[in-house]
Amino acid sequence: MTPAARQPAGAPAEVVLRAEGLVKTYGGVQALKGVSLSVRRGSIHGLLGENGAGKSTLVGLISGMRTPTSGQIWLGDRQVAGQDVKSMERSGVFLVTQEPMIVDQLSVEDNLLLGRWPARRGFIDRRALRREATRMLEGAGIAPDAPAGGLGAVEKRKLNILRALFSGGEVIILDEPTTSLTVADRNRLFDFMRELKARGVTFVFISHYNEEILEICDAVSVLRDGALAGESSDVGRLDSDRLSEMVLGRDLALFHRVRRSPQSLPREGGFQFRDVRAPGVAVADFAIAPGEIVGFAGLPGSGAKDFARCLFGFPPARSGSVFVPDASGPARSGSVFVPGASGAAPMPRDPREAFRAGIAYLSDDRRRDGLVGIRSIRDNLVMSSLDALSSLGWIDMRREEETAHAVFRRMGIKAPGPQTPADALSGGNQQKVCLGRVIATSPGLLVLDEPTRGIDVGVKEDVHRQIDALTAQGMSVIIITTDLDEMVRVVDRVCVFSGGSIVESLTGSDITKERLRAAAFDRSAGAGKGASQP
Ligand SMILES: Nc1ncnc2c1ncn2[C@@H]1O[C@H](COP(=O)(O)OP(=O)(O)OP(=O)(O)O)[C@@H](O)[C@H]1O
Repeated sequence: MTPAARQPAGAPAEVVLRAEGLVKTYGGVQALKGVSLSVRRGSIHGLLGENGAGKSTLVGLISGMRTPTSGQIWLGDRQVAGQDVKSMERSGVFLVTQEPMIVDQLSVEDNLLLGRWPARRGFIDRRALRREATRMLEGAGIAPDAPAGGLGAVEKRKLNILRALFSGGEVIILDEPTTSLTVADRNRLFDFMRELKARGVTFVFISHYNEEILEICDAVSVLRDGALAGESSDVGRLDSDRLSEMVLGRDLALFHRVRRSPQSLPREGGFQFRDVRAPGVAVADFAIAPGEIVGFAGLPGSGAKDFARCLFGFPPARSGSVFVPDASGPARSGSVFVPGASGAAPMPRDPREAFRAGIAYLSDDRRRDGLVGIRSIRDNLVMSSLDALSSLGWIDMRREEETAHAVFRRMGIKAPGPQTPADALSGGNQQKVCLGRVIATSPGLLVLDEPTRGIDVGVKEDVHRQIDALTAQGMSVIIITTDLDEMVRVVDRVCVFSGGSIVESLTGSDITKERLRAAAFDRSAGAGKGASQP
């Protein structure tokens, strides 16, 4: 891969965007306390900070989505603070959010030109449309007439960026654009950004990954508690430790699980799944020991995610059986899931049955997880545990309160208190609520799909420690993560998926980033022959 063509330090470069003393107050909360930054034309400017540090608020002000309480924003020599989104877009500033705003039913070219159709005598000039679209899509590797719904994750993100450029964008703000991309896709997106940068496009890039900031950014601004905690106009001089220190204001001790070998794990008492069939899934046998952490790795479509989902009945498997360990185990009590005489039960038909079997699942999508924004953090935390917190239909309010407070503290949720509405939380803190909610159900088997997505470096470490501690009490955990560092540091075993099945199992010193990348993500179609089950 081409290394980032960084601007030489000290070279005169035009400042395209400048913010001075930006303050934003929400009710009593001061989300930004006088932040200033300068972004050079044709650079990639990183924005880093803990959950709730103020990154989204800052780009909200720059993009016109929110109005600053005070402070100034300059585009070139024009003061633009307080203008709305449309005016900011007319001035060339576009915010591209995490979720690609693509209309699947339209073609790529129609999506590209959405809202900016070239007109001739009041009619849409289709030929001009195609010419323009072809020009813009040139080099992006996307066919203008392809249906947008068929595009992959990276192409959709590229299309969103191109659409902003087509509408006159000069400064493109990308809010965590690499979320849920594979390593290979992330690299393709970075190459695309480098090409555009070489043509003079400016990016503001929000990420929680030091690795990404160091790889793609020229400059960085680090926010902590609503204030500027550090900045550099020459990222090449920084390293990951220095970035973490700026983010946290202290050194970070990275967590490494003391990996358990298959021999050291209990042979009895774990969950076992047999002959599981679902669309895109054909797993003959998967067993997980009590207290074991297994990573599922594989490209999209490999079956890793689909298998994890059908363990939770979401959607249900077509066939298969599960052997549920004794319900009186330490991690869960009061399960009403009844295995058959042989100890085997059919696969859960829906999440409710899965919960009863002691299986909990955190999806990679907060909205699908059903975070209810208008309800309090407290309500959201205990929502999935109501069965366990009630007896004979009565909810034990005291236990509910205790559980909510304990999980609130344990997750380090940054908010005035558990009564705060979930809507008022930063994205990363909402993710902590979702994670806290599944942990509060005390499952026997916890399935985590991208558990630390959007979570900052400090909390990520806490989450890893908490998961480790839960396994010490016998909880089994399955983790799916595109963050290979995370995978390597927290799992005991990795199951590599391809073509719907488990094709390789890695343990001990075989679990390295390089092995994982080669086994799971660089796997060519048809690889994985001679596969073995764990
Ligand atoms: N609509 C709102 N009402 C009240 N407080 C808010 C609102 N939006 C944000 N905040 C608060 O402002 C602070 C900054 O939040 P912001 O979303 O900017 O953080 P962030 O750095 O983007 O975090 P994350 O990495 O978690 O997305 C947080 O304390 C948050 O709770």
